[in-house]
Amino acid sequence: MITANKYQEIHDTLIRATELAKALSGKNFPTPDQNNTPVAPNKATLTSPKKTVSTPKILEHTLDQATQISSLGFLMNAISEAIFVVNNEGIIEMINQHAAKLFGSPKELLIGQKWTNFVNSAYKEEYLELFAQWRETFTPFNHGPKEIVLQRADSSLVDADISLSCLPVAENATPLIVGVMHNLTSHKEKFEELTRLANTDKLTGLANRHAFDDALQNAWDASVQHQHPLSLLLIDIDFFKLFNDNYGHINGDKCLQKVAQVIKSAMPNRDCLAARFGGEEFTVILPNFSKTQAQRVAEKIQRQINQIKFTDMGLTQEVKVSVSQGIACEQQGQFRTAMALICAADTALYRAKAEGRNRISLSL
Ligand SMILES: Nc1nc2c(ncn2[C@@H]2O[C@H](COP(=O)(O)OP(=O)(O)OP(=O)(O)O)[C@@H](O)[C@H]2O)c(=O)[nH]1
Repeated sequence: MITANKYQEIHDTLIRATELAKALSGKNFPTPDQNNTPVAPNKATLTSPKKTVSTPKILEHTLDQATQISSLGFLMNAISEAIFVVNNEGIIEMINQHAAKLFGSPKELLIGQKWTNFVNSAYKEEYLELFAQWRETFTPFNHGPKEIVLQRADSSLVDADISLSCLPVAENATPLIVGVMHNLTSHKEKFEELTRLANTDKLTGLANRHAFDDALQNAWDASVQHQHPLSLLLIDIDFFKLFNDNYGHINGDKCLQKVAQVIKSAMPNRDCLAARFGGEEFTVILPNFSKTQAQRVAEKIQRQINQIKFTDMGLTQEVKVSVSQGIACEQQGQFRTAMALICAADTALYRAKAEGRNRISLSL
């Protein structure tokens, strides 16, 4: 059943549509009496025969447009998408509740405002240009969907996507553009969380191998481009199989977490990345670090790992762990690829193992 409120809404939409059509055609056009209380259509009005009074052409156009606009207004209010309609100046002519909510202002206050007032400055220029071009040519266009940032009435920012499409209108009538928006806030949050999970090692919370591969390639490219040094550490826990065998796999996991925490807290700056390379092996990317500087970082890691205690896990004071480390540094074009740098650090690591473990070895 259509409620009185719904009739009021339809009535308001019709009045707005008529005013709009009048403004667009520049002709006088009778507006429905705004003081009339809207009433439900009765059977007689629904079935009454059509009047055959002929209508002047210009008024026909205006009537066509009024009908189109009133249908559009009706649709806009019924659809659960954020929709608004603007004229060629980008002035909001019609807007539904969902779009008003996204702009952060009541519908009534938004009518007559420029929609670009609610676009963050980083995106505004593009839309101002789009409308300026359109005013020159009036060639119909479809723009988007495109991700933008809206700046709401209270200045807060909202991630959204927006599509703009020209509405087909009668000849000689002022064209209109309809905008459809979606709030992307929750999608963005989920996407960011998924990206974080995809790049993180679940057990240790360090970057995983996938994130490491990407970061190393980026660091490699930057190093080659700017001719800066790039150092890489490979860190492997000594006799970890024995640790698992003696204290159990769960305690082995906790040991990996403790070692990871030490490596992470030893990172000298935000450009450096600590990652789990796989199993009981870790790696550290040190952009702009010479071999000597990288060695200092490795020594700090070595010392702190030797000091790790496992008494909180119910193990004795005597339980200790150590790591062997291999360092490779790209300084003057001695390595051809990032992979070659990893291989050199790996060779150095095996030398550290072979020479007795709990030590650091530098690539030649
Ligand atoms: N608890 C636990 N153990 C792991 C995990 N990943 C790998 N390991 C264990 O790490 C051990 C690695 O053993 P090895 O490769 O023989 O090396 P190691 O015993 O550390 O000896 P060296 O490296 O030669 O000093 C294996 O027993 C794996 O099961 C993990 O996620 N959790």
